[in-house]
Amino acid sequence: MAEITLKGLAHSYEKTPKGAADYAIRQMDHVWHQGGAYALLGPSGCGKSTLLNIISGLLEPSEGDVLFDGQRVNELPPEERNIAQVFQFPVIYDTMTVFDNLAFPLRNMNTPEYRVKPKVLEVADILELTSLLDRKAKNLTADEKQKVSMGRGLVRDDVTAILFDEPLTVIDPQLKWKLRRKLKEIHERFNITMIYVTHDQLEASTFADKIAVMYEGQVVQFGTPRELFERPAHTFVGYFIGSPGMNFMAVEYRDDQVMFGTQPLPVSEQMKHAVANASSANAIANDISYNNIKLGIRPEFIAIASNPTADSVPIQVTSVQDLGTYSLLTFKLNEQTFKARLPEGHPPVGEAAFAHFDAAHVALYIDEYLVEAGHE
Ligand SMILES: Nc1ncnc2c1ncn2[C@@H]1O[C@H](COP(=O)(O)OP(=O)(O)OP(=O)(O)O)[C@@H](O)[C@H]1O
Repeated sequence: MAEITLKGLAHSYEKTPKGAADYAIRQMDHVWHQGGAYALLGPSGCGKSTLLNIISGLLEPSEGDVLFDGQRVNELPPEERNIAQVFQFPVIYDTMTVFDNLAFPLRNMNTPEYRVKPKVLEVADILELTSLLDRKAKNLTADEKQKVSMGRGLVRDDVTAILFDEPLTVIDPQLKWKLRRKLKEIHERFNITMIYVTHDQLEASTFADKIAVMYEGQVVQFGTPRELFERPAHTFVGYFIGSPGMNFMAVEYRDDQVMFGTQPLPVSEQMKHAVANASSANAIANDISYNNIKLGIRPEFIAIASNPTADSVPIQVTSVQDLGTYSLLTFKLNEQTFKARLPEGHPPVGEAAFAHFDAAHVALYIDEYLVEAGHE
């Protein structure tokens, strides 16, 4: 059991990296606390597997340190880190029985047989593999093989953490949900740190208590699924989390108004003040690029009406899609496409309508990062 700390960590696959673009992992500090159920979520190529391989010891970072309970482990090989890693595809011995596959990590450490059997039976029971224990692994289905692969990660009592790298890719969709529940159950029972890599937000939020969202080699936010939804710290999180993601407007402060292109936006006084400040010479001196100011709003917080109000803007509705419990409305404002979620039973709207942005849910982003209006 251990706390895993990444300190000033960076990794480049290039021998002589020339700039940020040559780094698969850009300078980061991060702590995975003992016993946490974590997800590492991000799009393909953002550096998830690289980070996992650095933690397990399959890869040595080009810069920075990996610490287990405060001890530097950079040079420790995987087998001495006591970390179990479950990969996308099952890693098992086809010619061995399921029992022997599960027993392998224990026997490999010279665990006495009287201890091997109860542990294998316990793990087989959790993963519902008991009836298959005498079968040769090669005769199993892909799902069953992956369960054995997971089981091999779980049999050892001495593991510091279990790292899962998209472990349910080969699993039948119907079984996926069940296995995710199983993993959660196992986490609660054994109190092992688990880091689960995925590019699927649903998978991440059903498994993890806290999610690290990765983008271009950096963890841009580490928070609960709720925090990621309610206060995305980076525009990428807003866009990636949610269904569909957050809408963004590139704005500027002009003539005492917050302008989205030619459209003045009715925002709160506080937000107006914040955008004005970010656009000022003062802000430039503080190194804030006044060219990159965005307002973000989730589709859930845009109200659509057929008639104007004092704080609504005229829009052009392009489509309304009925999705059962809600409708997804697509509209154009200042030539840009937006999405709004309409609750069930919402009155029909025509092509020319009006959008109202709920001021409490409009967020300000400068250079892609969230700025709390009033704290800028
Ligand atoms: N062995 C390698 N040699 C050179 N570049 C690599 C190597 N492995 C990964 N990369 C590059 O490093 C970056 C991060 O890759 P990585 O596999 O860690 O991302 P990922 O988020 O796990 O993606 P995926 O979900 O597709 O597996 C990518 O640009 C990738 O092309």
